[in-house]
Amino acid sequence: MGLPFAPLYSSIEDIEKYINKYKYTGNAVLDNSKISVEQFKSFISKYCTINTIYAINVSDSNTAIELLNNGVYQLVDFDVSTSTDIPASRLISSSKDIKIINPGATDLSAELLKYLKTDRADGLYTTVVVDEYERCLGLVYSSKESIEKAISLGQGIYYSRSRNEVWYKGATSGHVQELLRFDFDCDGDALKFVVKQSGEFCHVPSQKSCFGSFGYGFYELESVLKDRLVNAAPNSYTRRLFNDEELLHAKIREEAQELVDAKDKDEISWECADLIYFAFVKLIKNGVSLKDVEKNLQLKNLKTIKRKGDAKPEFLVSSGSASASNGSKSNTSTSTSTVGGPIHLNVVKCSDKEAVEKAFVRPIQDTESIMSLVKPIVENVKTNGDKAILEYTSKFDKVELTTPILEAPFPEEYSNSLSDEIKGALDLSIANVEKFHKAQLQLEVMNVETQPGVICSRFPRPIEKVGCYIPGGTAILPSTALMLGVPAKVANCKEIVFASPPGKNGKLSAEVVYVASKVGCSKIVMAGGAQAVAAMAYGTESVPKVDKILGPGNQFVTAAKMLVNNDTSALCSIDMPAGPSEVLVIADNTSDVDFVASDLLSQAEHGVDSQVILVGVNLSDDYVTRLQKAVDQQANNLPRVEIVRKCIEHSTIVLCNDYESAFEMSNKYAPEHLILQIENAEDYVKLVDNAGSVFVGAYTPESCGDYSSGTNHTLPTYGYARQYSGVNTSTFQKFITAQYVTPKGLDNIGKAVMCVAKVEGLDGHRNAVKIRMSKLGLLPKHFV
Ligand SMILES: NC(=O)c1ccc[n+]([C@@H]2O[C@H](COP(=O)([O-])OP(=O)(O)OC[C@H]3O[C@@H](n4cnc5c(N)ncnc54)[C@H](O)[C@@H]3O)[C@@H](O)[C@H]2O)c1
Ligand SMILES: N[C@H](CO)Cc1c[nH]c[nH+]1
Ligand SMILES: [Zn+2]
Repeated sequence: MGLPFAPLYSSIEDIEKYINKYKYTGNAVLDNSKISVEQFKSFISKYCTINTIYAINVSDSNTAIELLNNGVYQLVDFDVSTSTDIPASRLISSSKDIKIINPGATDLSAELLKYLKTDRADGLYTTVVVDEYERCLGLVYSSKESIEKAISLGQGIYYSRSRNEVWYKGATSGHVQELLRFDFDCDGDALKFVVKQSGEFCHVPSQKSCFGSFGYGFYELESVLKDRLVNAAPNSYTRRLFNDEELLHAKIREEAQELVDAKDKDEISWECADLIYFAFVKLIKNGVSLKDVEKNLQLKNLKTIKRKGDAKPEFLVSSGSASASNGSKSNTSTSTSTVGGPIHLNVVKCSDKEAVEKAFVRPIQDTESIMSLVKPIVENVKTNGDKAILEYTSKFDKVELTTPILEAPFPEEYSNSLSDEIKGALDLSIANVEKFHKAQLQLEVMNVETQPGVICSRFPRPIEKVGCYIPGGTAILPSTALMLGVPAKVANCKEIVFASPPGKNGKLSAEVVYVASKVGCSKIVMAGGAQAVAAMAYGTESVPKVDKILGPGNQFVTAAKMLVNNDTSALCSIDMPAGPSEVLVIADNTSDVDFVASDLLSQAEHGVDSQVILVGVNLSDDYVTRLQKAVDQQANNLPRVEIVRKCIEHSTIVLCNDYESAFEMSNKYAPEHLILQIENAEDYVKLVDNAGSVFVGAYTPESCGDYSSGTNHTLPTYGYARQYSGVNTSTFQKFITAQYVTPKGLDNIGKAVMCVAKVEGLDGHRNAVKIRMSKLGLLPKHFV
């Protein structure tokens, strides 16, 4: 029911003077003619245990509404004729609803006892004791004297019937109580004490309440998490959540989405519990208590004008989206986001040369600024080895490791964590990539007799030590592990080293480790970015120095590869500058818009710096409209929609009038991937001059080449397809030439050698031939 009386504070001074005693009433009347709205607000936030706040002398309806919207429970004696917006439940009168007392002139315990009744023969008052969360601790009795003492000392003080005396709770056990508030029951014959209990209330050991344990609820979770914040073991999951804000936020988003997707009662309660757990971790980490949250709920509940409640646009499910139709769990809460309008490609005509030129610019970051970031990283790793790697892993990947290397044989836990399904899928991909790359393996020695007695030969040798970089920043790419590892194995490289950034749990991807053991990799550098490249280029205490570094990666990886490639002291070559993924699709009106859209999006999802281009041949307006719609709909169903959205911002449809100009466009762009979704696609392959890899026909999505068909997916980007091939078996080989010249052979070419050497002014060269030819008697006597 609440107390039938409330203390009036007529000024800030009044508050300061009387609040300490009168706070136990849990209520207060504040005089708005002396206390401003702002002062009301700070009172409300400062005195959290005062639940019921009244305002008196409120003169106008705007102030009234502001007060009610900011935590005032009711207005006393407010002139309702000034406003129709205030519900009747928020108005009371001092003549009939509540007695307003003057704290300076009233004795609180006497006032309380005026209203309190008892039906007990011994004259005691039945008293329920609850904790600050309103959980019942037990039943006790109070006397007039104990009530007076409780109020004057601000403690839980009762009357002991067995000892027949005032009972100072905790006087012997030490389990004292801080008095927070008291209250009446509905007919004023029972008292409630709200206390903060130290230790246990009950005399039974380890029993917090006389009614047993509280069960595991929100408050228990809160206290467990508070304890974990201080005491959790360094490797516990909760500690990880406290330390890794990114992980915590990802989990909150994930659980929120799972709650949205949950259907039946069990599922909903399960997902809601998960969400609450992670939300609580966020509270405790930031020193916010459940009480603070309750206070907030109360304030919101007290608002007379509620928010309209519409969701922010980015959280609305787009029309046509079927996110839940396949029951699959998306991994971000924004998977169905429509923020920023529809996801559409820009459209330009191929005759508009300037527009095409602009559309074909790759979204590359300025090389110089990247280089200036990467150079010190490379230098540091070169000088400080493992220590520097570990520091960068901590800085960029937010993982503390003790060693940057995982050595073969790799721990079985990795392989054991994989399902047979994924192992089977990787095995099939490995087998196909192996088959295709074995077919490319050149083992024969080539011999050519260029002149009689001059035999030139060429023979292959594997590059001894190779370092394969497997990206792992935005996505785990075991497919890249096999695209590099398998040809290295096929080429018989003596040592294969992998490098890949560890996940937030400090572990590598189990799939990457699985591929590593399949291809005979000796060590995996658990690091990413420029530091991993530098470690493999120069070697460290634990990372072997390699002869060639291969593999794609982000701009830091690519820049570091270029840097070490140019440093002769590193003696390390690279495959190519393979950067952000890109695709160019050539389509005509016979192509299926859904197929085309899916191919564009499959590369757009790689990264915000990826680029996708559609070159259309005679596309009708209707086709372009349907295509744009398909792109938007499919994109909004992808978990990585926000990456896709950014990529599509710099992606374009180029409209051409014939196949020849379409291929001209494509050759000019020199895409990493070229997909031909045109009628009789095979007939057009002959028009391709520049491309990393070509995907021919409607049923050849690029994904097949990315994973399982057998071709390699490490391909030149940025237009380097003009001069580079994608990774292939010979990327892991070198070719040594040899020659064998007989006296007859020397006779056939010696004079030409001497002649050219003379032109070059290199007499030493000339002499090496001359000396031999003269001993063989192949030169005239006075030859000079
Ligand atoms: N062309 C191809 O054949 C091909 C194949 C697969 C992937 N890719 C491309 O590879 C790229 C992979 O990039 P990713 O970022 O996901 O993974 P990544 O492994 O290449 O890079 C992640 C690393 O970057 C480093 N890093 C992050 N922020 C940094 C900063 N501010 N300063 C210095 N270093 C920093 C960190 O060490 C981190 O480990 C994508 O662009 C993808 O399109 C290309
Ligand atoms: N398309 C990427 C090469 O540009 C390779 C890849 C890996 N996983 C998926 N795709
Ligand atoms: Zn891909």
